[in-house]
Amino acid sequence: MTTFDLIIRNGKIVTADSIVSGDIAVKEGKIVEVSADKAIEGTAVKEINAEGLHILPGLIDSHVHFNEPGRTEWEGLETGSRSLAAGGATSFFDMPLNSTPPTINKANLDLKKERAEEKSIVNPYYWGGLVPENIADLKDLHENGVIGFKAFMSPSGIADFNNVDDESIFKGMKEIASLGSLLAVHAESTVICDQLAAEKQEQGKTTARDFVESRPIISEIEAVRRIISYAEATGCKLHIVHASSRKVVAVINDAKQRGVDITVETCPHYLSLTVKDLEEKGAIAKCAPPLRDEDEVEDLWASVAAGEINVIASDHSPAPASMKTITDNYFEGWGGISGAQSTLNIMLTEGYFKRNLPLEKIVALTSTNPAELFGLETKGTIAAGFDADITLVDLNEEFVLKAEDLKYRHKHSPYVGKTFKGNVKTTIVNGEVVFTNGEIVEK
Ligand SMILES: NC(=O)N[C@H]1NC(=O)NC1=O
Ligand SMILES: [Zn+2]
Repeated sequence: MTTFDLIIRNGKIVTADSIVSGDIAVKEGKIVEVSADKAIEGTAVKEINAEGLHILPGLIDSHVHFNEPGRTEWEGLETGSRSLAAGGATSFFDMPLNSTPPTINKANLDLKKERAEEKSIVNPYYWGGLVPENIADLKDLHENGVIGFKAFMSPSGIADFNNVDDESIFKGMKEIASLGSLLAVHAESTVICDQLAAEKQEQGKTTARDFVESRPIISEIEAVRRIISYAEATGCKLHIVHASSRKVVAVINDAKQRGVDITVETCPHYLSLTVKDLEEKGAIAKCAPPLRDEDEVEDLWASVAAGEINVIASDHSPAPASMKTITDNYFEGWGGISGAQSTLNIMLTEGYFKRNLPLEKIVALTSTNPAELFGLETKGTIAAGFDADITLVDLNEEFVLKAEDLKYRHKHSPYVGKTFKGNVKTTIVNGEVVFTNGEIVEK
């Protein structure tokens, strides 16, 4: 009789295509057998009874800022990866900035890899940065395994990570195209945002609404249109991160129809929070692009339902509470939301339960699509031969998120106090249980 390392029995196995009742067998970190409607024969070192639970491929969070090395006091790979595990994520792609030195050359990438291999309890992957100064380093970064490159079209908020100008982005995109890699872009217009922000502040207009109005949707649209024209000129594959509005997605959709190689991400906060939350919660709910109004949130859900969004990622961009306490001048205070632990909770509560978004679509957006788009060939689904990155979810469990539930270094989040339906019970990374019943499993 076959012996396995792990058998998960009697769960509802969710993939991007289907939901089936069955068992999963794991050996040496890999899924070796998936059985639908019948028991797997054999024994295992460990068995998990998943009766009443849904079994999802672990989330792949393609957009986090864990800030290590160099700004570990803001988050760090240990606390960041623990929060992901608690939220059902089994892999992340760390952004090149907020860590210092930023990931803009091989030496800096090596520093981050070394830390991540030591500290992360989920699978780490890395974005390389594209800044005006590092075109000559892109090849080396690519050859050392970065997922792709990330550039800012507007100031990043971080002194050692410059935004690209039109000249450097054109050169960079030509190089990235020749490498066969891809560019992820933070697309907001510097001209529009800087001008509006200066006007607002000169007039002493610094409320939440003023901040939001200084970064309007048209600023995203303008930047997206411009970067698409560069993509068409260079053949560089594009990924637009954190689109905040369906109006931005529409521009990307048009480009897709024309055959441009482009994909788009949105984040749980644009699907669940509004300007009202920014007014009420202060800088805890501040991000760029900013939160929009209720009708935009509904339109963005329609966009998700219509299949216009490729990826949902958290854009977890944490900071200490002291940088998130501003209430009178919304141009001050760190822009970045702590949300990595809550992505699946938002998608289940606001998507599956509130708006009938099928579980299969949630799996596609949070796991299967990022795996396929970014070349993780053995991840993103539950099937024999794939890595045993698995999340067990109780769809019936309701809970109110408490600050002490958060595994972040700084236990604040705009979702504290929110009632969620659907909770992560167990997270398995490469066949090992890393989180169960609310606790990280210590090695
Ligand atoms: N530097 C950084 O993390 N910026 C992020 N924060 C945010 O709200 N949007 C971003 O791009
Ligand atoms: Zn980001």
